[in-house]
Amino acid sequence: ALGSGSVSAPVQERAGAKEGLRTVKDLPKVGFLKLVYRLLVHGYYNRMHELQLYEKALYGGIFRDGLGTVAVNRAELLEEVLRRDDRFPVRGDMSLWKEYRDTKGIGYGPFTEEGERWYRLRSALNRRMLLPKESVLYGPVIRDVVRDFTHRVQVLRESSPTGDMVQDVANELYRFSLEGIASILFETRIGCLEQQIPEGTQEFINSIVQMFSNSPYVIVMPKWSRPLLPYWRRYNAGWEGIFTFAQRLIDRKLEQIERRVDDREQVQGEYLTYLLSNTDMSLQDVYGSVAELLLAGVDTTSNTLTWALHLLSLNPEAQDRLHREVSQIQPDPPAEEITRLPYLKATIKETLRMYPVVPLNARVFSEKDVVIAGYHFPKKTPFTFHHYAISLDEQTFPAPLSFRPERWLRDGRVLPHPFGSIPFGFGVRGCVGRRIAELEMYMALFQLVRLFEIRPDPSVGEVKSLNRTVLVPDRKLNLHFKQRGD
Ligand code: HEM
Repeated sequence: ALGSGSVSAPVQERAGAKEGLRTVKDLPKVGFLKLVYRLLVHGYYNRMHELQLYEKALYGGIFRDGLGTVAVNRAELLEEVLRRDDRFPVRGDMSLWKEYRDTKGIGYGPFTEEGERWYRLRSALNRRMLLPKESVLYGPVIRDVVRDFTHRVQVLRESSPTGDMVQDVANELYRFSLEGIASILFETRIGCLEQQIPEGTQEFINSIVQMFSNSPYVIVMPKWSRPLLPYWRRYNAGWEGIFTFAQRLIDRKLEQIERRVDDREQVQGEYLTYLLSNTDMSLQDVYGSVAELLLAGVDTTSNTLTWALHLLSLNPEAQDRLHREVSQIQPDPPAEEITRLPYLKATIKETLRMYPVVPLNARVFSEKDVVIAGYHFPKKTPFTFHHYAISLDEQTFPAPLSFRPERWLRDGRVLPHPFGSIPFGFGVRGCVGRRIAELEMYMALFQLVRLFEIRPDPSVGEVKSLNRTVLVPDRKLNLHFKQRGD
């Protein structure tokens, strides 16, 4: 049941084993040096998701991974693990995201908070976000952003040498995603889709880049080296830029709300207004949460859309089918109607199967020992989930490298294993932004596919994926956007 690998260690009684179960020590193990060798010599350091496939072939469904965690890379085993999730699930140590805030008294958000406090925070954040019928509240906001984006695509393609080319599509979609999530979270437009991005917004984007690009260094650096090397300072300067920008917009909103309350006007608004006026979150908590929602909501959505356009450009039949579906309804429908289109939804689902933008996830069970696949694991054992390997498993997904949105259609066919592709995670700690992300992606794709035929640019060559925490293309991706009806 564990796949092609060799989980064949004899059942032994060992210290800590319960009732003759096998223990962690009976699992195949990758030594630390072997891992380092694979990363540096085989060059997997920026393709850790591909290492998942390599190691799965060697060790099978569950093994020790060289970093002291237990790797799981089959749908059935992933289900076994996640069904035992704690009441307040923990992904791992988040102290690097907390330290800047600790010095400034800013609160933690849903990503970093733990235990009861995390639970209370999530309960407040989930409302107005997590249910499909609530997320369509943001339809009108996103529709405006999508309209500006398609306009920008028009301008870019018309000014290109071939008259239909958009260069570096991932960068354009980054602007779209940031504008989209910011317009929901701050209830204001920040100008990412303007010809010239406003200075404050550009500084904010630079700060995000600075925080993320220095984080691999600060993760591995010992604390004593922080004053000696530039990374820690740059990393914190990134956080400072992020919070300065977010705080300014949140404070501005708060003032507006207070003015309206003073004038006895009704306070209406979207997400931020809800957080500021209807929950018992302190202002410091709102700063912390809004910043995290924003950071989690940009690269994920933008890269998924990038991969979707890439895959559609390479699969004209699927694109035609999608085009037929979106052309059957009115050009500018309400969000509810868009979120009901089966092939559109299947296209995003299949994109996230082939390119799970978050290719790796984790859990630590702090409450209890668990038994998985007949092995006993003491509590606090860290588990790592190899989602990339799981969603390319050919037993769950025949022809796993083929883009086949129809796998997901509920038209009477047998659907894949429910844990075969869970790009938004699972359970109470699953992605809080899922419905908003889906809405943004459906609405953007709806318009792009309706207006244009998307074709690859042969000069780009074969596009591969790199792991920068999220899966990104290994080169600038240009696409032709041929006007439909030309
Ligand atoms: C394609 C888009 C997205 C993907 C694939 C994605 C994926 C994920 C995954 C895999 C997790 C971990 C879940 C788990 O551990 O079970 C997660 C958590 C999270 N996501 Fe997303 N996400 C996306 C978009 C967004 C957006 C738009 C937002 C903000 C509005 C967001 C906010 C968050 C937050 C705050 C968490 C942490 C939740 C917690 O720990 O309680 N995500 N996301």
